[in-house]
Amino acid sequence: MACHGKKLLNNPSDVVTEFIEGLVETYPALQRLDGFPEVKVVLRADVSGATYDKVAVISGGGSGHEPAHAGFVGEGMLTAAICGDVFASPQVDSILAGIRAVTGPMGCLLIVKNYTGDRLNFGLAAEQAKSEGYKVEIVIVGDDCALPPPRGIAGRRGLAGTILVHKVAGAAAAAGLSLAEVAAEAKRASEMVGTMGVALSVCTLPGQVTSDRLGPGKMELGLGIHGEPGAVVADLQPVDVVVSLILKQILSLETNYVPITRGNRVVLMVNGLGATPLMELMIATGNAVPKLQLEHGLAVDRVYTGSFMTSLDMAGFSISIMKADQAILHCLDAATKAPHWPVGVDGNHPPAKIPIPMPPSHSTKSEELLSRPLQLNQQGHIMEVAIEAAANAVINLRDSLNEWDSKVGDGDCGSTICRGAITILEDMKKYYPLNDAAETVNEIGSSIRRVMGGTSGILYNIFCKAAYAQLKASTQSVVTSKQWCEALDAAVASISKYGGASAGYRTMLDALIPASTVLQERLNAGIDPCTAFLLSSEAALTGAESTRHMQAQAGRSTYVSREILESVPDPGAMAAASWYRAAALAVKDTYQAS
Ligand SMILES: Nc1ncnc2c1ncn2[C@@H]1O[C@H](COP(=O)(O)OP(=O)(O)O)[C@@H](O)[C@H]1O
Ligand SMILES: O=C[C@H](O)COP(=O)(O)O
Ligand SMILES: [Mg+2]
Ligand SMILES: [Mn+2]
Repeated sequence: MACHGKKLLNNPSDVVTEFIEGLVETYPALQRLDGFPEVKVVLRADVSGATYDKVAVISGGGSGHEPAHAGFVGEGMLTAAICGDVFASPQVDSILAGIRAVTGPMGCLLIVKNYTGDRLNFGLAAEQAKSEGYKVEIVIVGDDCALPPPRGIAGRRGLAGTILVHKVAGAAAAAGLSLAEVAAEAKRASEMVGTMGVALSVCTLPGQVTSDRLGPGKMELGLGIHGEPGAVVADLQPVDVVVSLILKQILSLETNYVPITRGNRVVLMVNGLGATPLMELMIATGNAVPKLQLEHGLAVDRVYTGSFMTSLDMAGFSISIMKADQAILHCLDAATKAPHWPVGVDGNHPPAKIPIPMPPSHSTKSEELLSRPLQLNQQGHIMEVAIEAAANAVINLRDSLNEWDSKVGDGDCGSTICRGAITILEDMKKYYPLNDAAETVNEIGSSIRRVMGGTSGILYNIFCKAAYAQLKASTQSVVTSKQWCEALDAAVASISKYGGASAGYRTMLDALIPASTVLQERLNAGIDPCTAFLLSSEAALTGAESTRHMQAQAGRSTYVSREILESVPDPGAMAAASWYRAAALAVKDTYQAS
């Protein structure tokens, strides 16, 4: 039976902030940026952006993988870590704050695990940082060897092998290499490493119920680090057998994921997923080394055993194997003060917080410039009821979205979207200029941009930006239904452009594209706008429901088997249909009442 996981926590939505507070109190050489609670950045206490004379190495991603990534900040490894909410990539502004805090004239390298949310958020932050004059390079790590090459556009997942890439890049940067050289070292390292995991239990996200997916006596092989289902469920075997299976898969000549062949030298990392005793990890290591040597003909030059890249409280481990040459070994052996790389730390205790550095021309926060109109005109009133209804609809759907995402993704979709919706409701009361529809859409985008990470966060941010641009270009004061329709069309197109997905990929677009198409058709047919909006919202719902039968070609669902996919609809599509439908109903009710 599913039950609420027992946890020693306060508010589940504060876990990342509170983790960081404990971390910087524990390690004197680490600081955090202070000022906006949404910005969760840990950085070296001895580095100050403007004057830093080495390449800054920055990583991060969703939280829940502790000690990654913040525990690997320190001289010789990461310069800063950007922490998202649990399993949700950090927002662009958080990443930018981190870049500004530690990047000097040599530039910065962003090391990003291959997830849609991370790629998009770090990618956009890199573009923005470049436009501010920073030199930025990105290296994406996808070391997963468990699955055949994923369908569609998602690519291989980034797993614990990323830690080894952090170390190589950190050492290269510490040695004074240029940005291009550090990026090249990191890229090379990322191509040398492969990882695969086994789990005995599924992790419990803070505040959510514990999944009963993995029954007693079962193990999952080839899972990721977000609680997603593994490639294969099997009866639990002795660890010796499990290790053999994993090593074979990583080194498989069929997939050819790592360029390792007999006679090569390798590095081994055995990584606990959060709830595995060190005893079991050491046993796995003790089994792996002779197998690598005797069965695979490899020289094992270095071994790292511990919990480096976890998945909250998941029981199990992953094994990473990296091809080693002199250059890589030199980097792995170089000194570092990163507290969770297996070496000691030293240092005095500077203040544990420093303020968030602002961009050169810092734009004033929305709320200082804007205010909610004292009197709402008809359009303003409709905006208000539609936004309220849309936000409440996804807030009410939170648990279902999380549940669906925990089956076909990583379980954060509802929490991420709900966080955005709550903030939109709060900000709307405070300062949305509701009588100006275009500016209101823009402000919805900034609320989202501030608090929502993950794939949904960045894609809805992009959605609002495109809708705003279209409305701005075509609107005088009152937005016509045709202009709304064009704005929706532009917004949907921009999600497709940046996210790379199209109709039928099993994403939010499978709700939004039918909505946009039917709205346009109905309006062109001369139907009244309220009815057209309603009909298009039915199309959105039908589209969202139909995702159940789609193979996934984008996002995390591409890692999941067809049987599981068929059991639930795509959470992002359901969320989109739900807010869109609620807005349409609210608009209809308002018109009927008036
Ligand atoms: N490339 C993409 N384009 C459009 N939507 C996408 C894409 N990838 C994933 N999605 C949507 O994002 C939803 C999941 O959102 P979220 O949980 O925030 O993502 P994640 O945890 O994977 O970052 C999916 O259900 C899907 O609808
Ligand atoms: O921990 C999760 C990843 O770093 C974030 O990826 P996501 O935002 O695509 O879920
Ligand atoms: Mg996520
Ligand atoms: Mn998710």
